[in-house]
Amino acid sequence: MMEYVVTTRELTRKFGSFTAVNNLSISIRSGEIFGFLGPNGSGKSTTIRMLCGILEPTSGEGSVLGYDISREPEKIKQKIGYMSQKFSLYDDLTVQENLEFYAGLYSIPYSQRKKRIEEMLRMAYLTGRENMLAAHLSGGWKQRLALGCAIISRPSILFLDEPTSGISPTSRRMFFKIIQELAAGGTTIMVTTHFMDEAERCRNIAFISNGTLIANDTPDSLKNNVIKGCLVELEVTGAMEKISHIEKLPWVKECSIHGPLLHVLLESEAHIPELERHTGGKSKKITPSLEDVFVSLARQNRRQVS
Ligand SMILES: Nc1ncnc2c1ncn2[C@@H]1O[C@H](COP(=O)(O)OP(=O)(O)OP(=O)(O)O)[C@@H](O)[C@H]1O
Repeated sequence: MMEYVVTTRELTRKFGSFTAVNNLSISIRSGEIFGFLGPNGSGKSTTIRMLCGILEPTSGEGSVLGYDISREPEKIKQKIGYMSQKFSLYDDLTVQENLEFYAGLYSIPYSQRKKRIEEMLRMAYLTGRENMLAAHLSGGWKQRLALGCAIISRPSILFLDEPTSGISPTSRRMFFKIIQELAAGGTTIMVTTHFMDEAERCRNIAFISNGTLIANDTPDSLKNNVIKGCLVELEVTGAMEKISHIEKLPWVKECSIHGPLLHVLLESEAHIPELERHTGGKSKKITPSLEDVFVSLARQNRRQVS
């Protein structure tokens, strides 16, 4: 088995003088769920489009399933599954007809189509809905049908660009469960998401900001190694208004709001009593969540850029 199914080296894409993806080097192992995270406009879709052979890189290299993304994009397109934010289903076709259309598009032999479509219906929890028009499906169902269409050719690698944006939490969980089942069956998955619960379920995560890779590790390593200092949860009245005051304290590195509480990054645990004295709040030391990690990474990057 090939160890890495995706590798990029200093992959770069410019639009005019604007650099959307900047010297990106990543590797994705066979069978892993690789989470690709970053703020809006940070270059995730542009990267995925280059990996799928849809967009030519300006410079740098990349390979997918052993094919070169610049020289062999057509081979890549035949071998992968890709579902973008704007997936195309035919609203005036039924669930079954949409799947038949994609089975034809991928030239799946007639003898296999019936079985393959049934498999996709089962995977997407759409059995029994075959005759519904796609237009009448709810958001979550549409997304699952789009996934079925994207993987009807059973690709060994699947690129998902924000597949769960705009659907209900229940549908999101259901969709991600399907992703996990596909990965357990050996499919490699690169997925962009803004949801931390989904990021937690990835084997590896790359975080980009302004087109530049700023972290790439397992969720656990990111939680344990990125944040330097002592993170505390602070319960205080008027939390929002107190942020700017707290940020100015010399031993505070960062402060952000999390629901009704503040997360304050202190230089060390020794400053906890001082924090409580200054704010009149109650605090307790916590282990950073992935959200803390990404808030911190995005801030560090903003500081470096400005
Ligand atoms: N065809 C294009 N021409 C010019 N600029 C582009 C083009 N495609 C993308 N960009 C710019 O490149 C940057 C990165 O866009 P991209 O869509 O890759 O970001 P993203 O991380 O996927 O964002 P989001 O999370 O909002 O989908 C953005 O500033 C975008 O405006």
